[in-house]
Amino acid sequence: MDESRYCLTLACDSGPGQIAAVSARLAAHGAYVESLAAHDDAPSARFFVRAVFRRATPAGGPAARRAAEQALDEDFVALTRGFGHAACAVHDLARLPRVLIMVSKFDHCLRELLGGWRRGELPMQVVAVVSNHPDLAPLAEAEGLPWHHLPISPETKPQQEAALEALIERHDAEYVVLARYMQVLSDGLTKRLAGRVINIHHSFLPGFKGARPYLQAWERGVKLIGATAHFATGDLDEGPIIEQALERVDHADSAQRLQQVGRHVECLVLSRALRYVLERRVFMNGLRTVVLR
Ligand SMILES: Nc1nc2c(c(=O)[nH]1)N[C@@H](CN(C=O)c1ccc(C(=O)N[C@@H](CCC(=O)O)C(=O)O)cc1)CN2
Repeated sequence: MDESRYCLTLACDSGPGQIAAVSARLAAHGAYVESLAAHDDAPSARFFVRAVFRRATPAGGPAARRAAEQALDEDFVALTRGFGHAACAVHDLARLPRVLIMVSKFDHCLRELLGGWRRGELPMQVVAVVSNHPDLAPLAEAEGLPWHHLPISPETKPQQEAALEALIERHDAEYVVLARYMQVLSDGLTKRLAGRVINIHHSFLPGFKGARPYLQAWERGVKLIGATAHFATGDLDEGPIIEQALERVDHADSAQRLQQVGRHVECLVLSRALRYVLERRVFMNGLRTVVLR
């Protein structure tokens, strides 16, 4: 019997009986629950649930399967509407999230994401690569991916961002990954794309914000350097953190060596953070995140 796998995500105000209600409805739909994780965040009185379940695939091909996904989604949205400020969704895990990757001149994060995608470690559809420089076009073209060069200057930023937003629409991208894209997105754009833009910052935030954290770190004489993946907001380098990691350095390491070490940490952190997002494990909670791993 052919089966379909789904992921249910729920964020709502804390209250009694929510897990019981969700699991009873899953049973009513003939679902077999493979995993269930939940977190009750007492300081914010918010509750977060992620359930992966499988069920017999309906006959009738892709359209029937999509209809089944939508019916499940609508039913659980209706079930949880009374939970208080509820955000609930059911995703067919075979329908991979559509991701648009942005880059400037550094290629290490783009190569890491494309490698993870090709190896099947990052369950996504890469719909396009966008850059404010022409340099990395060959990387995208080698993968047969649409490439868009959108140069930018302080004078042309509004038009460039309008073109970017049109591309996100055209490619129906659910997520935008800033894979060392070195331009600050406007407050308006990040608000319209809230929770959908993932940035890799090349330091262990909140330390060393801005465009040149490795030089700052070297000047400070740090013994550990890191990287931070976070949702981008209008406040530069202030968005909710998804993942971080560190690596040891020492007095003998030049600023250039810190950058070399840092590249590996950036790749690890961004690919891990993106995988968590693609697997629907990440929930925004104010200026913080809940990651159900
Ligand atoms: N709205 C946001 N946009 C972006 C963020 C973010 O957190 N919110 N992060 C950056 C990436 N980044 C650090 O991680 C970063 C990139 C660029 C700069 C910066 O000062 N850029 C200069 C231009 C630099 C250049 O042209 O090379 C600028 O924009 O004037 C700071 C931090 C991606 N976007």
